[in-house]
Amino acid sequence: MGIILKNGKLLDLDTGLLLSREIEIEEGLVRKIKDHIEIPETHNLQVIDLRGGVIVPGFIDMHVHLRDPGLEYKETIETGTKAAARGGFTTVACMPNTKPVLDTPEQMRYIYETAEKTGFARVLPYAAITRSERGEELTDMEALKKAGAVGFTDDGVGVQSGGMMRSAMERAKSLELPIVIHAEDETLSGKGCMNEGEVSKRLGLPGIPGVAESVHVARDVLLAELTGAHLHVCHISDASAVDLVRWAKKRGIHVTAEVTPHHLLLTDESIDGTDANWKVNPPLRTEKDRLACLEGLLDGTIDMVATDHAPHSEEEKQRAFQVAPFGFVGLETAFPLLYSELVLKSKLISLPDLVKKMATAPADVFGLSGGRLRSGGVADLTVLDLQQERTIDAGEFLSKGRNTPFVGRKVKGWPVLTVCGGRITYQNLPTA
Ligand SMILES: NC(=O)N[C@@H](CC(=O)O)C(=O)O
Ligand SMILES: [Zn+2]
Ligand SMILES: [Zn+2]
Repeated sequence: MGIILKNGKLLDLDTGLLLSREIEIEEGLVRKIKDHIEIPETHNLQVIDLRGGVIVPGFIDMHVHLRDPGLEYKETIETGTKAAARGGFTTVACMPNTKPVLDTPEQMRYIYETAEKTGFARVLPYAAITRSERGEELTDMEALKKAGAVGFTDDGVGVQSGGMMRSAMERAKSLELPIVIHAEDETLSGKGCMNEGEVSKRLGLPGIPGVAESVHVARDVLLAELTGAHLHVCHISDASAVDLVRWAKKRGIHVTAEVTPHHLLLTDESIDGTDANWKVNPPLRTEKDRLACLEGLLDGTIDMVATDHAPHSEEEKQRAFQVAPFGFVGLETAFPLLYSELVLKSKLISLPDLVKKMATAPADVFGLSGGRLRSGGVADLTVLDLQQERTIDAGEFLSKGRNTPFVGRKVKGWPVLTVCGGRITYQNLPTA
């Protein structure tokens, strides 16, 4: 059955104008975008009244942990993609640090098949760079590409050996897939549990210095220059790392980067060392780092926003700060948080630019469908209620994870309808 969306405002990403447009969706594609679509007397169409909701391309998150297989108590492909749909996302790229690590074509097929059966979003799996993410032996990258890998990453840990990274980039280059890095030199991060600095000293907690991240970014942009590979930097959080990416781009090195909502909005100043819902890797850093990330996002050094949605169980997050696992959930709060804080409050970014950072840029950087709305294109879209203001309540999450430091924040701009490939994957339109 086709869908017709009425009474919506289509956001023009070039001009920022909100256009009164009706959209017809059929067989997974946008068929028509017109001022008015005539509905025949006898029809087999679902007509949805958007009540002034703002229509944007479905968001694309290139960094989520779906925890499936092996860690289903934290999340499954079903619950993680339901959370994605609730957050307005139509595509998510999932990380291979599952149990076991995704390092074979069979496991790749498991993700695609399970997502096909139970998913509420398009799921693009990353494959590991090294077997079991142990940093010792490369995976069969060619076979993994054939099985549908969207890129290679050992996210969760850094690839410690520069020689190993060089070999990985050489192969990735020949396969024309990106190397996606979790930049962390373990000899520098050690047993740290938060950013190293004044706050960690005051709290007496072991720190992770920013340089643990930036030395890997420095090494890997140079290796990308040497090999010609596409390097994508995950969850950038350190000011020097942002400078290095800016330098590398200027030099013509093929490097792209993402930043999370939490690194754009929070700092270590808010950590009291008791609540592990504030523990994440890379850690929340200083105001200087946060401002550098914002500046990088605004000047194009940082290409896109990604949530690094990293669900953990409540029991795990109730452990002491030093021993609890790192990670925040992010899918269900990313847009309202960034819209409220950066578009409405600080007015640093416009609504169309935020949508580009969350949809168009990831599609362009990774060569994906979606990211913009046009007739004939895939029907991946999100409708936002920019007036709706609600307090973030982890109890409402569709994710199994409740671990976010943003609970209790009052934010505006909630997704009310998500359509993925012509199928309604989330709907919470206000009733008449
Ligand atoms: N970001 C995190 O704090 N945790 C991630 C791992 C990662 O993204 O590095 C996880 O898998 O839990
Ligand atoms: Zn990581
Ligand atoms: Zn991650």
